[in-house]
Amino acid sequence: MSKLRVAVVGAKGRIGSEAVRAVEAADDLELVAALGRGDQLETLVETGTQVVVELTTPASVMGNLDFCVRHGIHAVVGTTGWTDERLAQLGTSLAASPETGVLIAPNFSIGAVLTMKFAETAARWFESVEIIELHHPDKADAPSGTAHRTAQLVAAARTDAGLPAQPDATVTELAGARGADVDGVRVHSVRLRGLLAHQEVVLGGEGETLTVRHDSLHHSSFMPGILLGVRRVVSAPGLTFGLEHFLDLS
Ligand SMILES: NC(=O)C1=CN([C@@H]2O[C@H](COP(=O)(O)OP(=O)(O)OC[C@H]3O[C@@H](n4cnc5c(N)ncnc54)[C@H](O)[C@@H]3O)[C@@H](O)[C@H]2O)C=CC1
Ligand SMILES: O=C(O)C1=N[C@H](C(=O)O)C[C@H](O)C1
Repeated sequence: MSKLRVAVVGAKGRIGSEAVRAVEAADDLELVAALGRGDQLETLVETGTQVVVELTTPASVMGNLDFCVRHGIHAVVGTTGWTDERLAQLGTSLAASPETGVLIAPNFSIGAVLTMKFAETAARWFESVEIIELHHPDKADAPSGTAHRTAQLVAAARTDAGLPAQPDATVTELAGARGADVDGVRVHSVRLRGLLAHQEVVLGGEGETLTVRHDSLHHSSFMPGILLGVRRVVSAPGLTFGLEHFLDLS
């Protein structure tokens, strides 16, 4: 069977360089291009790339995806910074190329995806919930894409369950002390040398708390999810948001 032709865009970055090694090591995949900032996207067409792994920056991702979709190249995207407007824009380009698949995963680590799922499941049973994400200090965005998505899922579960707004008697606040507000869920971002990517979802009810925590200790934690995404996206036309859709979670 012929190997799937894969390119990594953002190949010199922290996760991109790990993805290059992971694709090279996979028997069923062939790394046909590894592009960094300033490299020509036309290389993707010239090398017959079937799937791009996009791991760059929020400023670059839209242009890269526009090129991929216009050329019918599937994409597996880890880059953060997704807003409703950006998703709508991508949806428009995908509508003009209905065979093309794009997977956007806020987090490729299986443990992190499960953290989101567990938090979403628990949310309806607790009066309070806050999210603490902790990352290396070279990370450009806050809150993390994972924390942002987790907060959205938890908030939606609370709404579905008919829960009221969370209790919070804060009257005076030093700006930022209560974190960012994502759909009514507070998200706190820690940036600390020595860390990589970590998240705690702390839920509180009368007389009890539940903490769901995940730790990515090395960029290798994201590789099984990226490879799974590459293999699955070729038969998943349109936009898939979240790796959980490829994990057969109930
Ligand atoms: N979904 C997930 O599981 C994960 C997502 N990420 C996200 O991936 C992104 C990259 O993270 P890091 O590797 O830590 O950042 P990084 O700064 O180490 O790497 C980004 C790389 O992209 C390159 N780049 C920027 N624009 C480019 C362009 N137009 N074409 C080609 N290359 C370009 C930069 O030169 C740099 O080498 C971030 O948004 C981060 O949040 C990171 C880890 C896991
Ligand atoms: O920048 C990172 O490192 C990571 N980014 C993603 C995010 O913003 O959620 C995924 C993971 O947390 C690592």
